[in-house]
Amino acid sequence: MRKNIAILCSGGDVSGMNPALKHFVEYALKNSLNPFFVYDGYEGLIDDKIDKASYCDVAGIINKGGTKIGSSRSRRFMQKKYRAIAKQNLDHHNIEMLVVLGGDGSFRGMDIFYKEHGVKFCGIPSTIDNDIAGTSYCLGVDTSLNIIRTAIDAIRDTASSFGRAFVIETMGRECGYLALVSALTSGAELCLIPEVPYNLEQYEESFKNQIAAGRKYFLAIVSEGIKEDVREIAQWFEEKVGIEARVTILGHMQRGGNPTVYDRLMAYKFVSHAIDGLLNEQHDSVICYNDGGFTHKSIQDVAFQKYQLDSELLCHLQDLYNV
Ligand SMILES: Nc1ncnc2c1ncn2[C@@H]1O[C@H](COP(=O)(O)OP(=O)(O)OP(=O)(O)O)[C@@H](O)[C@H]1O
Ligand SMILES: O=P(O)(O)OC[C@H]1O[C@](O)(CO)[C@@H](O)[C@@H]1O
Repeated sequence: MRKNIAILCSGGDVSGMNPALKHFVEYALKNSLNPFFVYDGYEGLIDDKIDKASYCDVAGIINKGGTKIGSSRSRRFMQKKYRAIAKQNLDHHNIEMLVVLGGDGSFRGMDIFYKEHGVKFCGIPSTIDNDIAGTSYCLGVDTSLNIIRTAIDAIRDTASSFGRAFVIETMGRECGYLALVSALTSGAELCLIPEVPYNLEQYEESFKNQIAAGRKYFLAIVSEGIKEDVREIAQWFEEKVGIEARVTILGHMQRGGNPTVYDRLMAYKFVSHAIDGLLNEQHDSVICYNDGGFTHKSIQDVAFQKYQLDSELLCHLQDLYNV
């Protein structure tokens, strides 16, 4: 008898989830499995929003951001009694394997669910924050970085025309990855991230000298996880550096948009490895990507460790100020 397998999205949505859904349906059918969708993440597991999926459901979605089946953060799934209801719903559909697109919080939730009820699952790291230990890349990061790049390029146009400093805030929670990579690839003059302590005073003289030497504008990329408010950084530019300043908080635009080629391809590969793993005795794992290869890692190694920013990237941050 064909086995049933389901997929769901949990936590912040990312561009790349729809390509993953498309490949999930195709690859499941190719492996003689019946594909199911769980709508609205763990909320949908509890409310039995579970349906069979077919080729028709995934036609024309590969180029769409977000997720066709919805995502959520679920307070109820944190409670044992609701996880028991989720298990009953899966049993009702005869589903014994789950692919979960989400962040480390989602994987911790699934780990508990596996230990309580034995539902096999494979996590696919999916968060624009790129803050999951054990993998150098999370689905959706590339699209997000490209959206940020487009925004910063546009802000540069007005910054240079008007002779202003712009303080641009990126998402990322406690992780500075989005801000750091964006600063390096957009030619920003300042980058502030939670991982690296800073003292604005140390840039004052250099920035003033640069203005005296003809610099007309500054771009500062700041991660949302730093302690200071972005408006205070703008105020510092005005009061201490002596240049008019504006703030742009990029917000949720960083989570949407047409998935890049890289995210589409990675969605494809992640899903294939996830399903292969589930069919080959990987029952409680996350599929991770490092140095060009994929490996299944334990939840302990992924969701209970702190993500460390790549040391080479951090060296480049130092280079930003040593020119
Ligand atoms: N310890 C836990 N026990 C049970 N469920 C959990 C636990 N931690 C997280 N979850 C479930 O996982 C959901 C998603 O977690 P969270 O909001 O931390 O997002 P995430 O998966 O880390 O993604 P993102 O990086 O986008 O925030 C939670 O809303 C909750 O339903
Ligand atoms: O969409 P919400 O629930 O406001 O969450 C925003 C958070 O989610 C993320 O977009 C993804 O984890 C973070 O970068 C951001 O801090």
